[in-house]
Amino acid sequence: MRIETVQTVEEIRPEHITDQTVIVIDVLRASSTIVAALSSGFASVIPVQTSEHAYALRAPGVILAGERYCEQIAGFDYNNSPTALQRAKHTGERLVLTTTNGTRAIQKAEKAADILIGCFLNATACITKALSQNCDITLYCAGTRGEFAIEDGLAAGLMVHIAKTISSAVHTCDLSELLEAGYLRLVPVLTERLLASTTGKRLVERQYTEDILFCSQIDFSQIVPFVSEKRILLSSSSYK
Ligand SMILES: O=C(O)[C@H](CS(=O)(=O)O)OP(=O)(O)O
Repeated sequence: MRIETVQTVEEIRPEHITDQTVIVIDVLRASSTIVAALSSGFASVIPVQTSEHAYALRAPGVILAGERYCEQIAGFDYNNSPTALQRAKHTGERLVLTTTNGTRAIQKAEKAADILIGCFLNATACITKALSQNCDITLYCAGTRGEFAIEDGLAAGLMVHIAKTISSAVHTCDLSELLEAGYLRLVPVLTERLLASTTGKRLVERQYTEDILFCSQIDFSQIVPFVSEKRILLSSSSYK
């Protein structure tokens, strides 16, 4: 089984998607927000590209979350904030989510055999689930505004490392190897690296440090969000 890593939203090619299990990784913050929302009681997350599309979906039982330039969108209920959604108590509502990078990556991967949502919070559960699908795996890093994001690369490196521990049949591209080595080198200072990353600095400047601390927790959850008919639903991995 092959694992390949894609560095940014725009770099995905058809061969990364066709017959592949794609894990969309956007640590800061879309993937972490989706894990937090499904943990806190939302029945599903609906990723959309524009705030207009989100407004049009407003209805009873629908909550809107998202950001532009890291800030909450006017008229929305929440920012793209995992800690705000983690604290929120919801039972069965649908969350409509629009973000700069993460929700675009989910749309671009829509023709994959399977799409899973991964980050540090659910790394082991997510890669375990991906390996069980028996397809080659693409670790699709969303990055930030067209650039590689170190936090996504480190989460990809962690997943590569776990995959190799689980299966000796895993082989990877050179970038995946590099990211695994980077993860193993930087894991003792993971939170500091996230705070010092390009997106991390933007979020700290805007008083969202709490989100970064939350997103740097490894294996906080066993939830594995997956995409089905343009919605993101919840499944649990049984790796324990
Ligand atoms: O606000 C976020 O979490 C980021 C904004 S940025 O463009 O990366 O600065 O969006 P996301 O789509 O979650 O990466």
